[in-house]
Order: sequence, then structure tokens, then C-alpha cells
Amino acid sequence: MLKTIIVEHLKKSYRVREGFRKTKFIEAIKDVSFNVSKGEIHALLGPNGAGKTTTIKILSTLLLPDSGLVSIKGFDVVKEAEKVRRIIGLAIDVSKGFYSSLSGFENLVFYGLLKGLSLSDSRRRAREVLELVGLEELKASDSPYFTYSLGMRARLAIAKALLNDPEVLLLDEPTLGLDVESSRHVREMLVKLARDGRTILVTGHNMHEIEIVSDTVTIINKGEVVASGTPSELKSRVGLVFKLKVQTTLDSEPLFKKIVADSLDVKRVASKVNSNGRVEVNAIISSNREDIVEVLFKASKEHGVKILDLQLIEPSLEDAYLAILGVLDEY
Ligand SMILES: Nc1ncnc2c1ncn2[C@@H]1O[C@H](COP(=O)(O)OP(=O)(O)OP(=O)(O)O)[C@@H](O)[C@H]1O
Repeated sequence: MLKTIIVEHLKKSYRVREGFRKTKFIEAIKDVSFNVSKGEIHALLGPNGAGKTTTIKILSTLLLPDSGLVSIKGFDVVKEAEKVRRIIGLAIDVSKGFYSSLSGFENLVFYGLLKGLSLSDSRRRAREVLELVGLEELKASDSPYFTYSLGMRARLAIAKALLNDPEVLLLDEPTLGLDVESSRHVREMLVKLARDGRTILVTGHNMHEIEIVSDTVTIINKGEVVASGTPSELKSRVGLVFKLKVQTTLDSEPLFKKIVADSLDVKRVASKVNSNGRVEVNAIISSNREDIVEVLFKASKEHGVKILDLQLIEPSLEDAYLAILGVLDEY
């Protein structure tokens, strides 16, 4: 089946002026390839300057690539840019691009007209998308844009991207700077839009958020793909590694550490005495969950180790991301 978004061996350099006569090239994208299937939410992750926005700009026909093949629903973003523009919705710099004294509704009608809709269609569609992103519900659509909170601005940017009822949404950091509730609202909106069959490419830095919403992920660093897959595939890359935190007593600590060291694959262990007099043992263990649970159970039931509290933490997407980029020293 043809993938909705195809990016193959994408390359892009920026030419920048250096001094009066000299120019230099910044290789923003050296080699980026990934695919996104219909109805999927795909996250593009990477540190600042990795090339995420540049990729979104090429996909949305705002920038031309130097080389590589990029297509959306089979349309080449260079040769068939007009057709691509008709089927995509773009939200980039989500708190920019609106007239501050116009209301959300008036801004959207203006953009609807720019997209070639008639005045009556623009007005109808503006109301529909305002409803879709929950701005009607907040009774904000007729207030001037300058009164909007960041969360409302992000919603309006997504509403604008939805004006032409696009099959593909390209969203660059849609939750940047949003509070917990607004971010959750945007996340829920993305899931709903994908469930309706839209394909979504999103960038962001909040790993927790990305882990919740995305079906697949591509991690890029310095313009190159360093990993891709589902969040669980990426997490399995860091191996079967758990963080175990146990609170025990001073008396039980030596025996507990011995049992754990003898029975499990312990990578690292450290302990400290807490202010409440309990000993907190922190271990990185590369054994499977069932074995860890069995050893803890036996230590408590058969050897009388006092386990006062415990946490067994699996690696998160953030752990995987940091490990893949080689900046995680915890694992
Ligand atoms: N218009 C431009 N002119 C020159 N260099 C640019 C331009 N836009 C981006 N770059 C450079 O290209 C590289 C990739 O930038 P890009 O904005 O695509 O990264 P990003 O992954 O989106 O970063 P961030 O997470 O900070 O938004 C960076 O080194 C950046 O400085």
C-alpha cells in the first residue's frame, strides 16, 4: 500500500552570508528518510537544530529540497506543489500569522478567502473548524485575537490548518508553551483527527506527550535519521532494563542487596539513608519483570527482608530517546 507521506534521502543546505562577499552552507538535512501511513500520527523528534522544521517546510512546499524524493499521497512536493498544497494543512509558528485586532472567526474567514473559498463557504467552514477545536465552546471565536491565551492561539492555528479539510496535517510544535490542560486538549484533538482518517506529522520536545499520541516516531539528529519505529520498538532498543527503587530498613539493607545481586542481573546499585531513617536502594536491573517480582517476593517472605515501599520503573520513550542520542548515563 502506498504510504501517505514518503521522504527518501532528503538533503537540504541553507546558504548564509558570512561577511561582505563570502557565503557558507549549513547542511540542515544530510540524509533523512521516513514514511507515514494513512491515519497514523508520526512524530519527528530530535534536539534543537536537528532539522525537524526544515523537513516540515519542505513537505509543505515552503522550501525546495536540494535532493531526495518527497511525496504526499503520491504527489511530488516539488513537481506537483499545487496539488500537495490542496491536501495538506500546516501549522508552523503556532502563535504567529494572525491579525491581532480581528477575532478568531474573522481571521479564519480571511484565510478561507485566501484559500479560494467563497465568502459564504469561508464563514461556514470557519464556524465548523472553530467548533472542531473547541473555540466555540470557549466562546472565544468572536473575541479579538490579542485577548487569546497561548492555548487558544494553538487551537486557532490548528483550526486554520483544518480550513481546507486536509487529509494530511503537518504540525510543528503545536503544544509549545501550552499549559497541561491545553496540551491535553491538543493531544486529544490530534487523536480524534487521526481516527477520522487524517494523517498527521507532528514535531515536539515533550516525550511524555509524544509517547501518548504517536503511532510511530523518527528521531533525527544533525540532519540524519538515528532511529525510527513505534515508541515500544524504540524503548526495546535500550534493552530490558528496569529501575528498581526499594525502601528498606538499615538492618535489612545488606541482605536485600546480596539477594538482589545473587539472583538478578544488576547493572548498578546505590543506596542512601532518607530523612525518615529508611534506606532507599536504587538499582538498574537487566532482568525480566517476572524474575524481579519473584526475587522481591522471596526476599520479603522467605528471608524476612523488610520492604517498606517499592517502585519498578520501565524505560520511557524519553529514556529511549536519550539513550539513542547517547546522552543517557542512567542506563
Ligand atoms: N533560514 C535559515 N538559514 C540558515 N540556517 C538555517 C535556517 N533555518 C534553519 N537553519 C539551520 O538549519 C539547522 C536545522 O534547523 P531546523 O530549524 O530545521 O531544526 P529543528 O530540528 O526544527 O530545531 P528546533 O527544535 O530548535 O526547532 C539548524 O542548524 C539551523 O540553525
